[in-house]
Amino acid sequence: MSLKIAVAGASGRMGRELLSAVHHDATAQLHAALDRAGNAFIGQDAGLLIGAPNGVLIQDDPAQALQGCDVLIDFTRPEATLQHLALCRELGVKLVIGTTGFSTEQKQLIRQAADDVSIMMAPNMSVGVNVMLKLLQQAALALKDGYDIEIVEMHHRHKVDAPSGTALRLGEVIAETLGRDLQQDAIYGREGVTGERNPRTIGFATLRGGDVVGDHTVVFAGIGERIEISHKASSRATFAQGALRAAHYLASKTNGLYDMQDVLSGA
Ligand SMILES: NC(=O)C1=CN([C@@H]2O[C@H](COP(=O)(O)OP(=O)(O)OC[C@H]3O[C@@H](n4cnc5c(N)ncnc54)[C@H](OP(=O)(O)O)[C@@H]3O)[C@@H](O)[C@H]2O)C=CC1
Ligand SMILES: O=C(O)C1=N[C@H](C(=O)O)C[C@H](O)C1
Repeated sequence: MSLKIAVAGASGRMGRELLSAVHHDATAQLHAALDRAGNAFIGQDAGLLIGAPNGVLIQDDPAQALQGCDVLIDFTRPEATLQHLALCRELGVKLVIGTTGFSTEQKQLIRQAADDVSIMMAPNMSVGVNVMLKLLQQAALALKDGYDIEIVEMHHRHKVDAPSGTALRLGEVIAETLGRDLQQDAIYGREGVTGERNPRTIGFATLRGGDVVGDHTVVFAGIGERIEISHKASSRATFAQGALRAAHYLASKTNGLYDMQDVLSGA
């Protein structure tokens, strides 16, 4: 039986990639396409956005869209995702969250909702970044003394949150591995007379411009050498494929909060 998928933020950059991924998946079907009231595409055939009309109209009523749906895939903004989350919890619809930029309190709400419904949340659904997270654990342990850690990310000019969700996750994984606390040890910008670098810190640098899909580099800088571990996304299709894989993964789960590592390991 094919998985009934709703896509939130259907006309967005990721929304369109998701429509295309679902269209090409013989084991899934587009159940509904959502965007917010006032969006220029409301009432249009969602398939037109990918050149393949399918009769599913883009609508602005999440409660209606989610009736009878198996999984909602949501790449929007935190406030929209949280509205959808409440409805998914009420209606028993599983949820794949790709949205980034949540506050600590908002993440807590997502954790609570996972008591009742299954949720997969990851700031980056590419296979490559999830391999990078594993490599970083190994590198951080080997380079824990004498190497300064800096995380550099670059994204397109339209991105609204900084640092990227991925950069923050890279930092969290390194901090957890080294027994550091990102809340205390992160430095999100430097200007003026900063003093010498504190070796415990994990620095972040954010670049924005053009059409960059998503570049992340972690630098381990020592004396006489440095190691850089990089991932560069050249197409959003990689994120959409990951989200679709996650939607299928959730099909057998009744509740709980999962991440992309769970999906990739099939646990
Ligand atoms: N986890 C991952 O692998 C990835 C995560 N992302 C994240 O996904 C999110 C979306 O990225 P992207 O597609 O580039 O963004 P876009 O701005 O292109 O798309 C966002 C979509 O969500 C809609 N939207 C925005 N605000 C609301 C709201 N309050 N209620 C309902 N709908 C809303 C927008 O509608 P409108 O146009 O009317 O504003 C638009 O359709 C970001 O947080 C980004 O960081 C992106 C790529 C990969
Ligand atoms: O907004 C984007 O485009 C992306 N956002 C995600 C993030 O914040 O990490 C993932 C990806 O890099 C693209």
